[in-house]
Formats: sequence, structure tokens, C-alpha cells
Amino acid sequence: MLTNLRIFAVSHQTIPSVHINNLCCYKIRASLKRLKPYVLLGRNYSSLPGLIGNDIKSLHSVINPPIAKIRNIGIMAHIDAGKTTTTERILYYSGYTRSLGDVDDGDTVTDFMAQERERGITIQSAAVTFDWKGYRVNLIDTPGHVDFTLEVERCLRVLDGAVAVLDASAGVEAQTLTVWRQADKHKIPRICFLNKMDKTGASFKYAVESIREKLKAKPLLLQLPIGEAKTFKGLVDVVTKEKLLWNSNSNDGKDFERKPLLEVSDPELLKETTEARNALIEQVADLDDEFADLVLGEFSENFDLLPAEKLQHAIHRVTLAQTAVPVLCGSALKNKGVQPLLDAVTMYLPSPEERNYEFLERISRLLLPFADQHIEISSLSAGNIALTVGLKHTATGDTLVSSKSSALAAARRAEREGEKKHRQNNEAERLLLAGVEIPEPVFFCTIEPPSVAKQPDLEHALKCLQREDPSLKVRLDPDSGQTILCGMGELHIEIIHDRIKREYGLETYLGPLQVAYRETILNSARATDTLDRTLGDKRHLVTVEVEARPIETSSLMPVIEYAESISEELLKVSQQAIENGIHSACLQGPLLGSPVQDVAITLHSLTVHPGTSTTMISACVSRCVQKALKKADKQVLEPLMNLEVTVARDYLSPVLGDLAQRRGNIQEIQTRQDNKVVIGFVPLAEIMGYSTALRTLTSGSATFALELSTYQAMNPQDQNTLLNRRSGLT
Ligand SMILES: Nc1nc2c(ncn2[C@@H]2O[C@H](COP(=O)(O)OP(=O)(O)OP(=O)(O)O)[C@@H](O)[C@H]2O)c(=O)[nH]1
Repeated sequence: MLTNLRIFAVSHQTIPSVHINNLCCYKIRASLKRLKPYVLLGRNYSSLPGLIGNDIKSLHSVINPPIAKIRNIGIMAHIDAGKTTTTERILYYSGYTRSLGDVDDGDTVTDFMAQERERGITIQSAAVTFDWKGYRVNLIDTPGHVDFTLEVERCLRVLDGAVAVLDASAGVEAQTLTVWRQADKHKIPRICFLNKMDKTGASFKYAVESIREKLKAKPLLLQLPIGEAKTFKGLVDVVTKEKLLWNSNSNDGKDFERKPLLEVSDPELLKETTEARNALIEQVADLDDEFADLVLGEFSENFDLLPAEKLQHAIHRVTLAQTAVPVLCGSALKNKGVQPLLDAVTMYLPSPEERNYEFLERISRLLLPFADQHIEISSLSAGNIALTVGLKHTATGDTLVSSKSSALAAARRAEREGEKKHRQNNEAERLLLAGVEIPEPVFFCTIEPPSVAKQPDLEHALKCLQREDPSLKVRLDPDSGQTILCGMGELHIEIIHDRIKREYGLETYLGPLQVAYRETILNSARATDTLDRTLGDKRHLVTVEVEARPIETSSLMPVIEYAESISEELLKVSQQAIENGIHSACLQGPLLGSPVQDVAITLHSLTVHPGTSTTMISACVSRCVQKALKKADKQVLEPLMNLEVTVARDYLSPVLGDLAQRRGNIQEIQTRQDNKVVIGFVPLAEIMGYSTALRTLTSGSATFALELSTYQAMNPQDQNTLLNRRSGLT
């Protein structure tokens, strides 16, 4: 019986519908090949052959740990930093998988979408649950590719802590900065894991410096590496002054020894560690008054006497306050440093009760996730993450609360619609999670079903996909009647296309990918219009005069103003219709049919014949605004991207030469180990297919990251070329 289920928050996990519908015996058995079996509560699964083994783990103990022993954490990073590899090691060491998954072999647990396994990248966030030394950890592995930033945003909202995985040879990279900023926004305590310490060019010092300089964070060095790159063999725990060495004969990294550093055997390392520990103690004391009192009182003469637990508690408080960030290191691929990372997660990241969230929820089905496998459960205690299915009116970004608070949820919706007064409602703010920031799509293309009969199926598929991914926008072209897909990048649209085929069985056709331009006007223009139509025996007559003028503030929504002569009474009945008309006119600019930004529309006069419908008022206002926009001098705005290319020194010149041809504007060239990092801006239209071009230019040695910077005015020559191309003249 499922009544009154209490959950901490609903992770709107994306579950392809095929998985939900097929949650039946064979799915569960399939999962057991790699997972240790659970005892399934509340369901009679005991007759399943092979389900009940000797090493059964009680699901009850997994789902009902004390709240202080729960950690809801995310793993975030730049693409390819090693999140998935680290997650796989974590699952293996915690006993939840029996073999080590490998992204390069395409058999990881968390990259479960077919496209993820094929491409070796993470697209959707995968949630997994495991135990570590008496703690229950709910972990979410998030994607690193810029096209999927929204996916990262939406999981950050339900997390209590995060591990930022960095490539120790590259330090902080472009996407690390983006996700770091997102985590700042959601005030999420973090730990940094400097991965790939075994890689040529790995540098602990360099990576730590980049945390200080680029993330503007205070790193707390809790470990020091023993060796670097090829010589990396273990690490020192600075807090306990112990060394951790991995047995070189062990091929899964389970076998490692932890030994105190001694003067006789490791004089140099001990000296270095003592200095690092003293520096750490001073740093933490600076940030935590309680710890400062302790250090200055009892232990001021000799920091060596300070017990490790006291220091650990203080580091926990400082991490929670987000005044500094613990830094650990290792190599997930070479199976070194992952177990201490897990210890740090349980030790330094907060439990849900320390984060002060309280949500309750009434739902009908509750599922415990393990990547693409889901087990139905009957209850869940506060502080956990679970999946729920079948919510009809909930979309990514919504907050679900108990019925008592449903009024507050309504308040949020109203707030979103602009009723600012609800912002003052502190109670509502406290209960509501921050909404996800939905990035503006910069690409679009047409999508067509295989036949007209399949159009409803396509609409259904797109509706479902949009609910889980609001960065995907779908609209209808009013002129051609075609369905238009708007997305974050080439890869994003390609993946959507692929998912429609795999998950909904529809082979669709995509038109060429096009850049989402915008338009604006450069001077003011006035227009008048009259609409006079008789429908049946009713006459609809509207006359309107509007002025469109450019404004400074960057806004996609038009600013709407009313001349004093417009009576209050008229506005009362027709304001909504007028504003609908203005908004719809501004969605389709006169040059390319793209949205018009940075404009103010003033309604100078409006006369409405009695009995005229509001639809006619909207239509007339819209037509009149379009006339005014057409009269003004017009300007196309194009998306300008921040670009960061990391390239081996030898290939710098061809990359720069190529960027010059792409109208690129280089701001800075940094040196990062043996690599050069080119930072600049480039118009999106010039960067399509860049990954292939860059691979060819640099023999595959370069990587790049792109992010929307702003919309900028095109120069007259480029604008003309574009307009001619669109009108079929060239
Ligand atoms: N040398 C070295 N390579 C590693 C290490 N960890 C991961 N890799 C490699 O780096 C590549 C990327 O690893 P992933 O685990 O897929 O990285 P990711 O951050 O999950 O990537 P996305 O999901 O695409 O964001 C793979 O080829 C891994 O084998 C490491 O510790 N050392």
C-alpha cells in the first residue's frame, strides 16, 4: 500500500519510457549479472530463479539509514576529466558492481544510454545508490559536454554536495568553470578530485594553482601525491600523516596499505607532510573560529598533538560554509585514490539535514534507481533520492511539496508569470528549490515524420522529450507549417533525433542545421493600421497606432508602454489582447523571421468598435507592430560564442590561422604545460562542424569548449550575404 510517501525531493530523472514499461522480471534479472542482488520488499519476487543468494543485501538497510548517514552527491567536471571512470571505480569498491566498467570499452553502469556507450560520453545524469562504511551515498554522474548544461543544472538542485573531478594535467578547464558557477548558484559544498595523476604532464601544483586562480577558491590540501605522471604510485594523507601505497600487483586497486610516516623510513616525506599539515591547520583556523580557539588554546605549541578528528570536524564545517574546498588526488584509471575520496565524501560533505531542506510528497509509485535499472519500493525516508513516474503536470524544474504546501507551489508558478509580490513571501522562498536556468537554444532545424499519419506520434515524442529536457524547444513555422527543433548544439539535436528513433520507433528527417539569429531595430518608427471585418452579423473594427524604438537593455521581451490618452477602461478589457499581439509580432522579425530583441513598443492610440472580439484586437496590434518594425532600420544579431581551444604547441599556428578565417577574435593565449590554450570569441555560424575540422588540423590532439557569450550585431557585408543566401539570391 502506498500512501503518504515522504521523500526529500523528486529527482526528475530521465527514464526512457521503454525502461519504465518494461520494469519486469527479465530486466531485474539482467541487472543482477553485474549487481549484487537486493531483497525486494513489498513485491513477491521470491520465486525468481537465482534472485536470492547468500550475499543478499537487505534493501531495507539501504533505504532507511539515519539521515546523518546519507550523502546526496553529484560528480561534475569538464568533458573527459574522468567522471564516469571515477564513478565506475566507486561502484566497484563499494561492492555494487562485480567488475570494473570501462568508458573506452563502452560497458559502464552510469553511461547507460546507447548513444553514451557508443560515443563514450555522458549525456543524461545517471543516479546510483551504494553504501560506504555505514553511509548511504546517492550519487549522480553528470554530463560534461556543453550541449547538456541543463542536465547538470537540474541535478545540482537536489544535491547536498558535489565532487568536482579535474584532469590534473589540465587543471581548471572551461566547463569546470561553468559547472562551478552553477554549483555556486545552488550553494553546494564541494570537494575537488585531481584525477589522472598518472598522465604525462600531470601536475598537482599546477592544478591546485588553477583552482586558486580560476575558481577563486581556497584549496585545502588534504593529500599530497607520491610521484607524478609515470612515477605516481600513491598519496599522503596530510590530516593523519599517513602514506597510502597501492600494491603494484593488484589489478583492481582494492589492495592498498595505509602506514604512518616515520622519521626512520621517510624523513623527507614526513618533513614535507608536517609542513603541509601545519599550513592546513593555520588555513582552517583562519576560516573557523571554533577551531581557531582550540588551536590557539591547547595546541598552539605543537600542532602535531592536534588529533586528526578535530581537524576533520573543522574541515567539514569549512566545507559546509563553502569558505574553502578540500582537494584530493589520484588516478581513477589506474585505480589509485578512489577509496580515500569516498572517505572524504562521507567525512566532509554534508548530510541532507545539515542542508536544511524539508520536502514531502504524495505520489503513487516510487522507484529506487540504479542507472537504467529501477526497483519499486514501498517507502523512503527523508534525505533520499528516488524516482517517481507518471506525474502528468510536473516538468523539469518544478518543486514538489506536500499537499499542505501546494499553495506555495502555486505561488511559484504565479511568481514565474511575473507576479513579483510573491517574491516577498520568505516562507515560499525557503521551501522552494531554485528553478533551473534554461539556456537559450542557438541552433534549429526542421524535423519531419516519415509520413503525415505519423505526425501525432512525432508530436507525442517531442512533448515527452521536452518535459525532461526544457533546453529543447519545439515550434511550428507559421509560414511552412513545418515542425522546428531548437537545441543547444549539433550534438544535442543529433542525440534527440537518435532518441526519437530508438525510444519511439520513429525514423524522422532533419533539415539542415541553422543558426538561431535575432533581430533588432536601430531607430524609431511609427505605424497605423485598421482592421475591419464582418463575421456573420457582427462587425469587428479596430484602429491602432504604435511606435517601435530601440532600447539599451538586452532583453528578448519587448518593453510595452501606453500613451496617456489610452483610457484605463479600455485597457481593463483589452490589455491582455494588446500584449499578446505585441509579443507575437516580436517573435517574427521582418528580416529573417527571427525573434526581435531590445525594443520598446508604445501604443499611441486604440479605437475599438463595440462588439469587436479580443482576437481581432490582437491581430490588428500584431500587424501594426510588424509594420512599424519593417519601417525602421533593421539589424541582424548573431550568437557569439566563447571559445577555448587546448592544443599542442606544434599545432597552434594552423589553429590560429583557421580561427582567423572563421571571423574569430582571439583574446588570450595561455600556456598550460606543453599545451597552448587559445581563448576568444567566434560567431556560431562559423563554428559548425568545428570538431571535425579541428581533429583534422591537429591530428586529433586538440579539444575545445564553446559557450554562448552574447548576441552581437553583424557587419553590413556579412548581414547582406546572409540575407541574400536566405532569400535564395546566392
Ligand atoms: N590517464 C588517465 N586517463 C583517464 C583517467 N580517468 C579517465 N581517463 C580516461 O579519460 C577519458 C575520459 O574518461 P571518462 O570517465 O569518460 O570522462 P568523463 O568525465 O565521464 O567524460 P564525459 O562523460 O564525456 O563528460 C577515457 O578515455 C578514460 O579512460 C585517469 O585517471 N588517468
